[in-house]
Amino acid sequence: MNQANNRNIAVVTGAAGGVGKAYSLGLARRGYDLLLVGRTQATLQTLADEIVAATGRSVEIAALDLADAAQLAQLVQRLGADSSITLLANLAGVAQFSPFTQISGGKIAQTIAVNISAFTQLCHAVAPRFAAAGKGTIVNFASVLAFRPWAEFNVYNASKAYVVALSQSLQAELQEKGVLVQVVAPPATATPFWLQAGFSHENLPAKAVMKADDLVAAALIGLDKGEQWVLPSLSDSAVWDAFQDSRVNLVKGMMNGTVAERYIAA
Ligand SMILES: NC(=O)C1=CN([C@@H]2O[C@H](COP(=O)(O)OP(=O)(O)OC[C@H]3O[C@@H](n4cnc5c(N)ncnc54)[C@H](OP(=O)(O)O)[C@@H]3O)[C@@H](O)[C@H]2O)C=CC1
Ligand SMILES: CC(=O)[C@H](N)C(=O)O
Repeated sequence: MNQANNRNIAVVTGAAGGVGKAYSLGLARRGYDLLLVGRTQATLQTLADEIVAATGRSVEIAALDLADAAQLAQLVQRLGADSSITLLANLAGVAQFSPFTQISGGKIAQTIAVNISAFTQLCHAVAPRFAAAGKGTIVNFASVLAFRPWAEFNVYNASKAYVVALSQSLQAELQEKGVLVQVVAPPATATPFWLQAGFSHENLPAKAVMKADDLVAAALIGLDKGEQWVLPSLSDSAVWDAFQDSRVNLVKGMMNGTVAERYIAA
């Protein structure tokens, strides 16, 4: 497929997850054809069939493990070569709720492989093509935990802080080239995420937990608006503006080439 076909394909990783299903359907309703990525062929196929029945869009599936370098490379190759792909949504994510002293090395590696390495390579696969075309959208699901870590989510917190930091860099580089890099930062949301992380969201106050459909509806409105930052549960957007301003002021205060007085030997 190429642009001459006038198709717009959205690639969604984590498509069969608690957020990904409704998010993928929402993209199809917005006119995208889809490439759904996940590990389980049957689950992806069922979702694809449902979306085709509901929207009539064309839906492909790619059953692969993003933590497997060879399987990831196949997807990277497709993303770099297929000019019909105009949107990448990075929803795949894993976590382990565990003290850092007890988390297994395997779980650390898996979290870094999916949430950081695969995420980075997928962004890197589309960014040059989108920049050259002067259009394209990258949607990156971070988390509220990127801004204020929750101790037992240690490695996951850090991985989502990475998502925010890389996305901010890409926004700075790609905005003027016509590419939207959007960060969605959900609060705790009721999905199977918690089960795989080993902590039940039912242990949280019910009012702190968002419904997946509400999150997806908000995220898609943020996409329609072309926002760089989508904070679905934050009512007062001035809080976000103040947070961003404080980061700028912090760095302004630090970039002066001098030693602060409290660090000068008496
Ligand atoms: N739920 C929450 O409380 C919050 C979630 N988020 C973030 O939102 C995004 C979506 O979360 P949510 O839908 O709730 O999570 P889910 O656990 O429901 O879905 C995550 C998806 O990631 C996919 N995935 C995990 N590992 C791999 C892998 N190695 N290769 C391919 N796919 C993989 C899974 O695919 P498979 O179908 O193969 O298992 C699954 O569909 C994530 O990035 C998450 O970190 C952010 C804040 C809060
Ligand atoms: C906000 C949460 O607590 C959630 N676990 C997440 O960030 O994925």
